[in-house]
Amino acid sequence: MIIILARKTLRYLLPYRFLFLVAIAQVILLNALELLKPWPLKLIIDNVQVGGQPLPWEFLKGLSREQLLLAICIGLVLIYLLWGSLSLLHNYTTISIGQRMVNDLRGDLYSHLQRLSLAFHNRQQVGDLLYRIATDTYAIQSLTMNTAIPILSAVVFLVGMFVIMVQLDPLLTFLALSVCPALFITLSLLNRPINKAATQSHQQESVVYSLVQRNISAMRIIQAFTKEDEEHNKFMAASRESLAARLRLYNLQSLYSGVVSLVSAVGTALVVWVAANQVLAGELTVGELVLFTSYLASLYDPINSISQTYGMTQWAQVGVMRVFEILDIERDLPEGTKTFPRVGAKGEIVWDSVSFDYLPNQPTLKHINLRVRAGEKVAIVGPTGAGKSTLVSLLPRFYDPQVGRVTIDGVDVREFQLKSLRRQIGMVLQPPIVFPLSFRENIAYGRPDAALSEVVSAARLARIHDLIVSTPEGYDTVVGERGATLSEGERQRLTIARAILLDAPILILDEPTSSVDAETEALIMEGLDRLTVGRTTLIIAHRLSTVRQADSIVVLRAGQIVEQGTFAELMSQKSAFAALYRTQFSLQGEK
Ligand SMILES: Nc1ncnc2c1ncn2[C@@H]1O[C@H](COP(=O)(O)OP(=O)(O)OP(=O)(O)O)[C@@H](O)[C@H]1O
Repeated sequence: MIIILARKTLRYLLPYRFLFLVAIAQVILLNALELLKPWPLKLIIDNVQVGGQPLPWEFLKGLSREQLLLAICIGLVLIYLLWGSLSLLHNYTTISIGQRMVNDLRGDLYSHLQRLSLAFHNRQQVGDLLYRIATDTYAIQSLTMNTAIPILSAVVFLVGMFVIMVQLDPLLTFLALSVCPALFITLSLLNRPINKAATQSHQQESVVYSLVQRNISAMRIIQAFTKEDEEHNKFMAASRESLAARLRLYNLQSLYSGVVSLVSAVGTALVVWVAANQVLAGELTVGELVLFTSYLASLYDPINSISQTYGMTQWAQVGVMRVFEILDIERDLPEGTKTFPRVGAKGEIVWDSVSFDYLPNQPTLKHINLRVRAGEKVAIVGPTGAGKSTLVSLLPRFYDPQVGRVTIDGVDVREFQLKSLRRQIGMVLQPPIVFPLSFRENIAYGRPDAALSEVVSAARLARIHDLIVSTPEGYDTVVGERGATLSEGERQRLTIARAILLDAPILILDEPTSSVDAETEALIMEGLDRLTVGRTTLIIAHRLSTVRQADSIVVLRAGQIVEQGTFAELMSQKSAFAALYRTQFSLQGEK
């Protein structure tokens, strides 16, 4: 598991391998300077003070005591100066590698999410996905730059120090290192609970995200039902859970650091005691004792930092796992290779023995056989939940049927490239989705290269042009800003303009059922009528006039086609449609 995760993470590091090598070189240099830091003090104590040993280096031999002291102090400043500048550079290098990795991972995740089917998105909580993109992706930076590099640095430092210490006094070195087994036992004991706490912390945080996302998008309902206090309580409960999970993680990390500090203190006391005795016995110089104790303080630092980064590693590991979990989901809509000719599809559509279910053993569509000729206008009617939206969703492959096939011009839609397939289908769906972009960008969403004149003529046909030019910046006004807040009917007309501009040979229309006023509805219907001329059109029909005008009417009930025919044919018999007509459409008819 860890190995697979490491391999996947390394794939994101690969493009920055040269920069990473530079970072490693910086780590080695930084630690060499770190190891040099206590030496000036040792030299002053052992060699500069009265009665001290002469320095072993030739070029320093001619210097007076004062000059030597000055030289050592300059050396000290230089070591710190170099160390400081290199540290800055090193931070910059690691942060820039980490951020680029986050950027790449985010890009991949976002692009992958956009290609996963609606079946996947229906199952997912939006807030959870947001959390994975916005927060979990940072884990790859934590995992590589904020944990791997410090651990590498600690290891380099420990090895360097070991080499120097062992030459000065092997016994003391082994005493100092004797704490390591105790530390590793602590590490392995706390491994599992820290990992569990890290996972829970991520999960609870994403629950909070999901709750916020759901409630903000349902604010109108919450306010209408005055549920603010109740929703606030739910939010606080989720937030408290998240806080508790985070605190559990911090507690475990603190416990771990505490144990490390205790073990370190015992080790230090042991070493100082033995070393002081050696100085008294004349076996060790005072300068060496100083060097040893300052190394000793630094020896526990890297071990401490390994332990502290350990908690973070667990947290980051879970984050990265959550990102790869999504990236590993196979695209459930494998693409075909065929494309439509440049002039577009002819538009003959067939549902050939199609059955479909959203959930296993709960069929939504059963044995659908339906043929729609090119250029035909078909109204799909039926009680709510009959499967009307599902039936048309199979055409642009929002879902694929489990049984049977849907064809356009005789070819299974699964054989086409998705882009080419969806370019053939204009859709005006409910509710109308409008982006916070300019009017022009909204209308040209499917054809961003369209000329302004084309956008304007689509807007005129959809009867939205007058409204657009009355806004402060006309077609450049951003929808939702400065007086460009749109009503439901206006949004609908904007989406009709979008479909007109796309100029696709097949149309899927979900008629508005929301209570737009009669005048707006007439305008919308006029826009739709213009749109449907000469195109194969599937209309989920709610209006009597649409049903009447359709070339053919398909009556769907409980996922099955129960009747099909023209309005006159269906009305002439004692049909299900006649019953539906009486309940659903009669009121409109009487108007
Ligand atoms: N994403 C989904 N996951 C599970 N079940 C779903 C999903 N979407 C729809 N359904 C179920 O499938 C059935 C058919 O739904 P569909 O939206 O196709 O009906 P409809 O005829 O268009 O209804 P309406 O007229 O109310 O829009 C319903 O029982 C619905 O609950």
